[in-house]
Amino acid sequence: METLTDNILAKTIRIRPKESHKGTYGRVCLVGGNDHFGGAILMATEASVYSGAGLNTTLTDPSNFVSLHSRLPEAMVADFTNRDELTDLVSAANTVVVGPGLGTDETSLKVLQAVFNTIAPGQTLIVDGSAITLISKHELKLPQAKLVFTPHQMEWQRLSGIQIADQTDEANETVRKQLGGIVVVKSHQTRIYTPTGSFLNTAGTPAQATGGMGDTLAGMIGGFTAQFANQTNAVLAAVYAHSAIADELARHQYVVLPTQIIHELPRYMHEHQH
Ligand SMILES: NC(=O)C1=CN([C@@H]2O[C@H](COP(=O)(O)OP(=O)(O)OC[C@H]3O[C@@H](n4cnc5c(N)ncnc54)[C@H](OP(=O)(O)O)[C@@H]3O)[C@@H](O)[C@H]2O)[C@@H](O)CC1
Ligand SMILES: Nc1ncnc2c1ncn2[C@@H]1O[C@H](COP(=O)(O)OP(=O)(O)O)[C@@H](O)[C@H]1O
Ligand SMILES: [Mg+2]
Repeated sequence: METLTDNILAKTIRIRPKESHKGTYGRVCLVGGNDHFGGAILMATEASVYSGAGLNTTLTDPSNFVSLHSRLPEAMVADFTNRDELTDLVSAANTVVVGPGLGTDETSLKVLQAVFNTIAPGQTLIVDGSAITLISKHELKLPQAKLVFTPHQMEWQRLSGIQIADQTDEANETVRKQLGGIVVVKSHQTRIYTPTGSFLNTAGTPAQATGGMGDTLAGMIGGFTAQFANQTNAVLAAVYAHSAIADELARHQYVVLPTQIIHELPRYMHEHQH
């Protein structure tokens, strides 16, 4: 198990070439946010936009359109129950983030199945929150894609069948191999299991223990994987940056809000580009 340091940022965050445009920095499609959990997809989207993804589209419940646009005019929106739009927008993305605030009812399940039926092997699919719970509950078959799972320990228990107390590196790695892709098991010390090794994130603070913190990480992983070529490093750098920014803020704050981390991203990435 290798401990992450800020070396991962230098390996990942690139100085932007002059000759480039929004298309150079990836298209992210974010799917989630039912009529109760609009905040989750809003934070995930904001994190992707502030990470620098070139084009961001959010597929969500229409009740979230106005709040999303009023905070974030940079993002495009569409109704996640409109199957044709979902197919077109998911197909056009490099990276798809599914699950933040998606919920677990019949509509949520239909949306997730539509994403799984549309995604192609060359695309990165980040599976978070309710999407993980839905896969576990309905024993859904996983699609062929570059998969990144971001469960907290209880979601990992649901998906892997490993009780929280038994979530050892060996047991987690065995299930990761069966699932394929990358697994980010989130806790006060997040562990990342990849085909090329396992990583421990010792950055981070209890000041981060507040709703929406994981939704924010999912959006950051979306933004990083859409822009940076090495997918494993992009995931590792997003996990590290999310916690390291929180550590900076927690020097002077009792609690660190997800949206505060998001707003530090452009400055933090500027300081760590190579
Ligand atoms: N503003 C918004 O719109 C927000 C919307 N959200 C959206 O809500 C949806 C549901 O997600 P969820 O995580 O809130 O609920 P669920 O999957 O039932 O897990 C909670 C259970 O797991 C347990 N638990 C054990 N270990 C744990 C650990 N390390 N970390 C965390 N939990 C741990 C925990 O134990 P307990 O707290 O009881 O001790 C509890 O029993 C999802 O789509 C998400 O995106 C939220 O992001 C909030 C902000
Ligand atoms: N005590 C803590 N120390 C460090 N990081 C924490 C702590 N508590 C929570 N976090 C981080 O906050 C995030 C919580 O994710 P998650 O439970 O999915 O939140 P949500 O679904 O509410 O957005 C994870 O990245 C986790 O590592
Ligand atoms: Mg979560």
